[in-house]
Amino acid sequence: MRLALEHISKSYPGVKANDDISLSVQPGEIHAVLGENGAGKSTLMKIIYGAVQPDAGRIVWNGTPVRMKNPGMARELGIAMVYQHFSLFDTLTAAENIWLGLGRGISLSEVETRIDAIAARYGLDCAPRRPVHTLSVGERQRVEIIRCLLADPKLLILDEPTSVLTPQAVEKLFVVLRQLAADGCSILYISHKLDEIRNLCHNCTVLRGGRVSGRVDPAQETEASLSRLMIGADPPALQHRPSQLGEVLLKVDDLNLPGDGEFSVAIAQLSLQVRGGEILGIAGVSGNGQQELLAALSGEDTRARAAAVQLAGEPVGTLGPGERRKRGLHFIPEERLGRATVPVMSLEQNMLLTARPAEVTRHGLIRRQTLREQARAVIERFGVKAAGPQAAARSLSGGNLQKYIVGREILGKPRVLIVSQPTWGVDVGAAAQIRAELLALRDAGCAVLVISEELDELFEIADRLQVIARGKLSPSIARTEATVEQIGVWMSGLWPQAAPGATPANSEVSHAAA
Ligand SMILES: Nc1ncnc2c1ncn2[C@@H]1O[C@H](COP(=O)(O)OP(=O)(O)OP(=O)(O)O)[C@@H](O)[C@H]1O
Repeated sequence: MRLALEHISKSYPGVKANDDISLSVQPGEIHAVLGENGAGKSTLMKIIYGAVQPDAGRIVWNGTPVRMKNPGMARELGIAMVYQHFSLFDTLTAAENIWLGLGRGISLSEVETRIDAIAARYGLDCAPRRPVHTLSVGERQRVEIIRCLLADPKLLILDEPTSVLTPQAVEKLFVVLRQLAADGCSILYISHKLDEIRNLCHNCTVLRGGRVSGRVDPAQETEASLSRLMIGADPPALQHRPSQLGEVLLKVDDLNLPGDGEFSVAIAQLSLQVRGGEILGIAGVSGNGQQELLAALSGEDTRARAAAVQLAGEPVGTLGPGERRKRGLHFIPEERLGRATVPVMSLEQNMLLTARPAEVTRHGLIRRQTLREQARAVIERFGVKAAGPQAAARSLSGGNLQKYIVGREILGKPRVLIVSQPTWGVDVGAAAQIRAELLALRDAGCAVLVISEELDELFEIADRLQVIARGKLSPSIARTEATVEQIGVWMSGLWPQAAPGATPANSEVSHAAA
């Protein structure tokens, strides 16, 4: 037995995060840990990795009981972990980040060479010489995975590794993981994607409310049966109603932005529009200009011409985020901690970040009671598991924090909502709820722009789709006319010049790099 957990328990104020959990993993076994948001998965993984100490229970590693004092000790034993929230320094390059963890006896150029070798061996794209702040979430995750693989682990813990990967990248990752397992490495795999667990994992432990609620062979289960074990119900089905198209609320008109720094993507001749009452989905592999487009839309990048970004016909391209928010634009970035929330601040204080000043202040003073009520409303409506409005953002599980952020912006009654990766890390039940809320916003006349790497998600909620590749945008196509295969081809930058609906095979093809 590679790893055995025996009767592990861990409490936080007001919540028993792990309650008498036992599980074991053999060499070469890929073992899924499944459970709804807040079920206790991350806590359990942190206990194995020595980042959190259990209140009770013991860990047996290769037959010997150990007290995992800290992550350093876990790493020495051959345990590697990719966290849900990455632990990279923004200003350093990918290689420098990895170098930091490797100790003194190796030079940076040797590290870069080893990264290139691992990346090539496993087919993982990685640019070791780029500063981390220029990398998308998906690219950062690859850096984390490569960092683990360099240590030649005996147990690899992956906390939702595919939540930001494209279907093709997921397939590649699975090849890597199967190869690692065949070499004898054990893998603990946390994911909310039931199809992945069924495809990849040999065994599955299901957690519910901190306790083990089932141990199953995932290949023998259906997505519905796994969902029932996890949340006690089938995932709710989405209703896509015909909507009333309103006026154009968000318009991007010939947006051109030269790359801001060596590694950012230049945006070229990008135009789009979103009407009230519709959801436009933007698909694309991360790192193709999504971040740059988002910055130009949110007001963090104000280099554009004023008329290049228009809200309800008004030019706003040179206005900052606060001015745009006043005009009804709400924005949900992909980084949950640090950008969408301040980790050490409470949920009620975090309401302030995106509130309209007039609604939460009186005579220049902050109305704490209002903030508290707003935070409570988000918690209730979106089923956020938290100790209350005063809980610090960082005390929430990843999925619950995501529910809070999305809920905060939706309850802010946006005219235009721009959201990146709306259901990152949330369980099937909560993902369905967030998607339903986005559809309800659209039905109420809001213009919604969703940028996501998850094609399934875009196909579920978008009315129209466009693809971003190398800073350029494909033509728009109605969701009902698009296929996953076709969008996949467009994602590599190949789309028809002519009318949308034509396939690259039978029309003139443009290459986004041209
Ligand atoms: N440092 C902490 N302080 C207080 N409460 C915490 C802390 N860490 C976790 N919790 C609580 O413990 C419970 C389990 O959280 P955990 O992160 O393990 O859940 P999870 O199953 O990984 O969820 P998700 O799928 O959303 O990532 C949650 O209720 C969470 O709020």
